[in-house]
Amino acid sequence: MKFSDELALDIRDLRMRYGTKDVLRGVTFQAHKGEVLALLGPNGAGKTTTIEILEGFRMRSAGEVSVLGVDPADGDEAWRAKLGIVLQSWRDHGKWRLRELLAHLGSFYVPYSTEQRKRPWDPDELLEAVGLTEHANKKSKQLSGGQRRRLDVAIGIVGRPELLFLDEPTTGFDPEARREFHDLVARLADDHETTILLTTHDLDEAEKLADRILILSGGTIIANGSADALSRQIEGAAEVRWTRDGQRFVHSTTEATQFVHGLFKQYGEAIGELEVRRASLEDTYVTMVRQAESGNDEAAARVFAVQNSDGDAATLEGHVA
Ligand SMILES: Nc1ncnc2c1ncn2[C@@H]1O[C@H](COP(=O)(O)OP(=O)(O)OP(=O)(O)O)[C@@H](O)[C@H]1O
Repeated sequence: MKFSDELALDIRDLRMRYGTKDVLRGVTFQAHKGEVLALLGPNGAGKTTTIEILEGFRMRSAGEVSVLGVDPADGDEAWRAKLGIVLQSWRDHGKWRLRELLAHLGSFYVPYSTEQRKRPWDPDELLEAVGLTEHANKKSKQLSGGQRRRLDVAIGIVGRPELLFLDEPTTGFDPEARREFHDLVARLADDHETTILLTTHDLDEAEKLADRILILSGGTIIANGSADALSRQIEGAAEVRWTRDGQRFVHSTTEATQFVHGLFKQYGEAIGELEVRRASLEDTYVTMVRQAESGNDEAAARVFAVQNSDGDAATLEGHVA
């Protein structure tokens, strides 16, 4: 998909220190308008810290940050009205009924309605979009954990944001709710042209939703590219399995097509039960984070940074058994 040339996020050399601990040591990335980015990283890597700085909730130690063209430190109400935020946990408004709560919160966005973006979202349409129609008259404290999370998402998007931050949005969702949520995110990105930055530990979710994956480790972005492009960057990105003369073989290669071609050229019809399995995002993620954590940050950054979002991987030598 081709995105707008305009940047929704422009982050350069972002640094954050808590006391004597450097959590972010120079984070740099951009997001084009309409792009969906997944920010991945181990527990404590600084994902929440990063998005809280972008939301204007936390002041950074250093670096340049532009969010919808504004430095969050100077963001006013009109800027805030263009953002949607779903925090990791949010517990209040327990006595409010869902439809009333969304209508009330939505009323704050009325002054910021525009021709292109009618604000706020109609409460009933919104409840339907997040699958809570049958609970419209319930108090929020009567919801289950997963239903409460859907309400969090509804609160986050009630103002029809141009930029949406989702911090681990599907924690506690059952598989069906997760799938519905994924459809909703795809609709927000495609139909409503919303730029989305999400954090998640669910790598299938990241692969499914994100146009581009960012991996944060050791205080910097160690990988930046589509899931496909990243998987092509690691050693042995695909596993080829086959049988020949009753024997089983397995071979890891970054050039599966070339390898299989060589295999058939050499052994022809003697090859049976051929199977090619590409590295999953999980394989890629674990390999990259391990290498970065083993102190090889510089090499990791050199190998894994895929700067173009189309993600053309470098050509690597294939291996033939
Ligand atoms: N207010 C704070 N004061 C001091 N240290 C903090 C503060 N907030 C976060 N930290 C520390 O900064 C680091 C990054 O935390 P952060 O919550 O940003 O990580 P994360 O990547 O979102 O983790 P998780 O995946 O567990 O949610 C952690 O070591 C955490 O203990």
